[in-house]
Amino acid sequence: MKQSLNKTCRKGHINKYKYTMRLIIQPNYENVSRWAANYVAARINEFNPTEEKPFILGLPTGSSPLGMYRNLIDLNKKGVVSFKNVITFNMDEYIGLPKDHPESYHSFMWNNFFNHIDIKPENVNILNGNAENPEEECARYEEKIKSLGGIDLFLGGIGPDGHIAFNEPGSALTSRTRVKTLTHDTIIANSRFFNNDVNLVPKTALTVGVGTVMDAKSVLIIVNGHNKARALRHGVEGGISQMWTISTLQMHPKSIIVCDDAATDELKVGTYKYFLDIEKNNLDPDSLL
Ligand SMILES: N[C@@H]1[C@@H](O)[C@H](O)[C@@H](COP(=O)(O)O)O[C@@H]1O
Repeated sequence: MKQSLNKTCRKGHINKYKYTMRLIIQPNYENVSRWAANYVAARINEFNPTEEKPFILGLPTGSSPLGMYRNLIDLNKKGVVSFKNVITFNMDEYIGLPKDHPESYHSFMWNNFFNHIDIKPENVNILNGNAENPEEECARYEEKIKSLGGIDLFLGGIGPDGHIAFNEPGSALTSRTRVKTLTHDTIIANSRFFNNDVNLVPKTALTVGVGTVMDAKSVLIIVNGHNKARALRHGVEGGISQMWTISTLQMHPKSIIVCDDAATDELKVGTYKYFLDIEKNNLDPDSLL
């Protein structure tokens, strides 16, 4: 274990990307997932967290990060990375869904990730969608993140309309953790997890704000599949806009989007070639570890 940690820390190349929004184009979802997992493991190991100085990790749900979680579980089992001194904060949670409902984000996180790694349950933070006072719950969450010194790395996915967490189009780019009404598009998109019945999808959620994500020291967003191509174009080539909340990443001092080839379908050929060229020495996901 010690040896692989040292090997990871040896890589000093991560810092040279400050004040650059990187776009990492990978051939397929499998490579995207491996790249993301290796990056997360490398960042945790580089930080060398202890009980007194834990690594603070922001986490998403959704189908996009599932492959990354599988790879991280594998790296954890192989002893390449440990989550013992990692504290997590999830991005969002539906309002009104019982915590143990199979589609609650609590269930998602425990079933797909936390139950399979060495994280301490008391280090897991997920918004309580059944809080008596949702606004107080949101304020408590923001306060807790702040008291720990902020999020070191926020991971995320995006919706087809370019939303990060549940920051739907029109969310203020300075928004903080709050109650959010979901758009009809998001309700339809997420109905695939609720027997394709839009009536079963909660209409509101608690979500960290765009500002909360932007405050993180670094951000990594996974974008895969052709249905995210329009959002990726707006995020990378468009101007910064509340209508595509992903575009705020352009203002972040240290952000990365890792995408598969299918998600680049709407990028200009020049944009596509530019990012492939600038990242050509770093394309192998295993080079991170
Ligand atoms: N709140 C979540 C987002 O955090 C996620 O990015 C999005 C996309 O999900 P998927 O990865 O399944 O496409 O779904 C939900 O709206």
